[in-house]
Amino acid sequence: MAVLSRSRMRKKMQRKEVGALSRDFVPVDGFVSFALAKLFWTKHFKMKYNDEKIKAAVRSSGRPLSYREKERQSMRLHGTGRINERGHLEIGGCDTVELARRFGTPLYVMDEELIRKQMRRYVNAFRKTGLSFQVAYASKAFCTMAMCRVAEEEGLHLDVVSDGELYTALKAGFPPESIHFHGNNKTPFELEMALDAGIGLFIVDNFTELSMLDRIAGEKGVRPRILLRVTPGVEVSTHQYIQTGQEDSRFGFGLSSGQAIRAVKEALQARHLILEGFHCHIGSQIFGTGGYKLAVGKMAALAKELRDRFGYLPRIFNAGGGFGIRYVEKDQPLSPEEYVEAIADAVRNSFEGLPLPEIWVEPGRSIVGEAGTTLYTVGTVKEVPGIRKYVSVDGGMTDNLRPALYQAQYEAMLANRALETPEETVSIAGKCCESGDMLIWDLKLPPVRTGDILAVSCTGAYTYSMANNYNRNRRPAVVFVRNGEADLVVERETLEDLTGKDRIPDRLRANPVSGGPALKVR
Ligand SMILES: Cc1ncc(COP(=O)(O)O)c(C=O)c1O
Ligand SMILES: N[C@@H](CCCC[NH3+])C(=O)O
Repeated sequence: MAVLSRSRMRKKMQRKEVGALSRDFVPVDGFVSFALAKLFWTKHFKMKYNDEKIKAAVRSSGRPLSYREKERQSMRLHGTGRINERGHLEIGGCDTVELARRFGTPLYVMDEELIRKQMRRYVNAFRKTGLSFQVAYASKAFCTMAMCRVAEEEGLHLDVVSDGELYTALKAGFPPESIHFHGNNKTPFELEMALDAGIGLFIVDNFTELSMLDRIAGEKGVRPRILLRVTPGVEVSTHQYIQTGQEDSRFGFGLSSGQAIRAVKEALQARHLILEGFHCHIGSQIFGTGGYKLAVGKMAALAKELRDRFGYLPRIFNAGGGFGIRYVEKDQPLSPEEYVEAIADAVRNSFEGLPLPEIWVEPGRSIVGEAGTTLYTVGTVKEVPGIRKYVSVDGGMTDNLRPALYQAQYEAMLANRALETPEETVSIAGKCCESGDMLIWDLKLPPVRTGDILAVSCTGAYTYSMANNYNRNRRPAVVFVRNGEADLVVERETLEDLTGKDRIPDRLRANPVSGGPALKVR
């Protein structure tokens, strides 16, 4: 529950920061609002989120830190992150300055222990509910073969959304029967590939796909299991680009328009499909449980209507993902346990009178987000006198598109001088020819010098997976760190990789064709 004064709440709603139904906001007046907010801050926020992370900061064996310093560092240290005796950031027992030297920068460093811990938290939280469940990792957040191996080892299912993700999973040896295929525009090629592989389940998004899948499955003589993706008409408070549950959404069958009911009818009539139930995903980076509860309620109402009209009972209800994480101090997500408990309670209450369906979830960000740290080398440091100091790093929107796309905010520290006092405010710029390629505005750091290693925290989700080659920059390497060992799981692209798929038509060939200077390719 959050507390807002009436005037702030009104302003937020006008700015559309607060979807009316998305979070448990309680409007109160003046002084009461201040007092309650303070109480809430101290009891809930500080205790819940800082304690564990402050402990990590305290574990640092450098000089003793003040409470403020510990708190500040707690925002940048996650999982096994600590500051070692050399005053360097260490993750998974590996000195990040050494990692930068060994693998080059930019470099994505993934804390494998934290990834596994997050996966287990979801599974254990569901076990406690006593309900039947399934946790799938939404691989769009971060998809590599090593990551698929970790998900399988932890007993999770995998959600894929393209032939590329499916191929990665299959090549990594992920069991096809534990793969769920998502997407609003699956191509015939993708459907065939998935059917040939024998994947476990399709989440069907629209009527075109429903009939196409039925037809292709018939041609192949198979009968895949499906869920129907339903758009519940729930608008959550998150960036507009990552809301998906509102009525005007390009994902799923609309509930209020009657499309969802029609889709169930068609799916039940389809000769080559097995309808297992419904799915809904209301958005991403969601901090409250109000939206989930509302969506569950609507799904249960749909289930009751279908029972009454067609005698149909869903066996599975997939509540999607979207559970938020704490990128910066102002973010106040709940824990995986709290999200799971809220969804399980809502299902128990709303499905009363119906057989309880299996509950599935598919978190992505909350499994890998905090486990990732991106290391950069500081290049130019430029002062616009009296206005701002720009610190440029050797990556940017090519390895992390989120600030440019969603105005996403991040915390960062100097990995090589982690215990020095931040005393100047700088802005971190990427290296692309775009004014919008700014990773962080107004960040407090110790005086920054060329050659410093900047560590941006919480970059495990939607960074590597959204990386691109703009300005013909190379995509960075990814390492998994654990127990003092660093394993390269994705190599850095080479210059040769950048031109590897280029072809020069004969009429454009340079003269002489095989001449020219010797080029460095690394
Ligand atoms: C259908 C679906 N499921 C799961 C996810 C994972 O979301 P998140 O990474 O926010 O948990 C997404 C992405 O938002 C999605 O579109
Ligand atoms: N790419 C988004 C999340 C996409 C969610 C996919 N449905 C992000 O970085 O926040």
